Amino acid sequence: MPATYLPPFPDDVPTVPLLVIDYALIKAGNVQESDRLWQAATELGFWYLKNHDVDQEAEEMFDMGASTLDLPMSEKMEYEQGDSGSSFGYKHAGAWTIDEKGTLDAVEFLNIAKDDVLAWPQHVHRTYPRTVNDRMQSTIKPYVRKALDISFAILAVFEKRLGLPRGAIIERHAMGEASGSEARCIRSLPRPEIPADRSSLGAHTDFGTLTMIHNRLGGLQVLLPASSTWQYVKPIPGLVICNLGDAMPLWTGGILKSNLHRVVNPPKSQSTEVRWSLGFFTRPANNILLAPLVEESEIIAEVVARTPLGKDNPNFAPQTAGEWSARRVKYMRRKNQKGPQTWLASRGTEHAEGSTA
Ligand SMILES: O=C(O)CCC(=O)C(=O)O
Ligand SMILES: [Fe+2]
Repeated sequence: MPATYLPPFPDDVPTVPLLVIDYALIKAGNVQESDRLWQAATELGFWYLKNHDVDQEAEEMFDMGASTLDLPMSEKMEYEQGDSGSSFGYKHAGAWTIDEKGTLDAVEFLNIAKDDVLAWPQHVHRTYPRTVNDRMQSTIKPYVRKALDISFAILAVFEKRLGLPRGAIIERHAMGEASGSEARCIRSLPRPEIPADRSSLGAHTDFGTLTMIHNRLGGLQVLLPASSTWQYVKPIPGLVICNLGDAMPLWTGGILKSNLHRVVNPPKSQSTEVRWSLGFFTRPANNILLAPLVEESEIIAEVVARTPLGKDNPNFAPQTAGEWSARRVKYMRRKNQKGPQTWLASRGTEHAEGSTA
């Protein structure tokens, strides 16, 4: 991303007061900090993370993302993600829909599979543009390794709090197994004429386990639970925005939250700027079942016995993490969306009746 001046986030728009979790304290096993992490994960499923030491790697990823998304459209389209449900590769603005009516999205992004990064120079899933290949070793691999380390340190806290055997969640992300984990570079062009509440990336929950987002401009919004109010997440230098994906409520019967969010235009004076964003999505291995871990945790078993999650929703039939993501990605695609049924098939845990435990 070019290091240009960006207008500051306005101080007169409401923002979500996310907890700031100190990663250094989490790593040191600080109990009070893991209490706060637990609170964030069970109430909203969103928090900021500080002291993660990933800023340098993220900065280089923004550069790599900019040189890739600046390639000619014809070249980017050689790496298009396609309509079959694979997430990896390039997605142009307007390839997805944001609602039941089929309104088109307005973000373009490039997804790079963690499996391809770690296996480089071998390919596991697919090939990438030259600007990605050039930085695989120097930029992308170090970023992905750090992002995975952070994810697993956070997931270890949840294992303990959920009364799961040590490693129960982390082992569901075995490095040798194919997974949907990926790094994502996103660009959206300014649309100052668009209403402030029109999404560029439609309201969704994330598909996997844990997401880490680096934002420079505003635009990310979270729907506060039990309300119809969308609020901006303020980008704060040095803080990574973390959120949980669908695997967590599915494994825990809704104890851990995967909250709805979307991307709209950056607010006010930021609305004329190009918005860049970077994310790492940790997802379970493709062959892992997304069903409550009742056999491994009494805490989860009790909650599920009281309130089964999404019991009348066909999307919640037992399925693997690979099937879950493929279904959701496939039906986000404009070409596959043919009305309310296909729209519903693109949905995740956002409409589940669940536990508030
Ligand atoms: O760009 C952002 O801030 C968030 C993007 C997002 O929610 C996603 O890619 O799943
Ligand atoms: Fe997301």
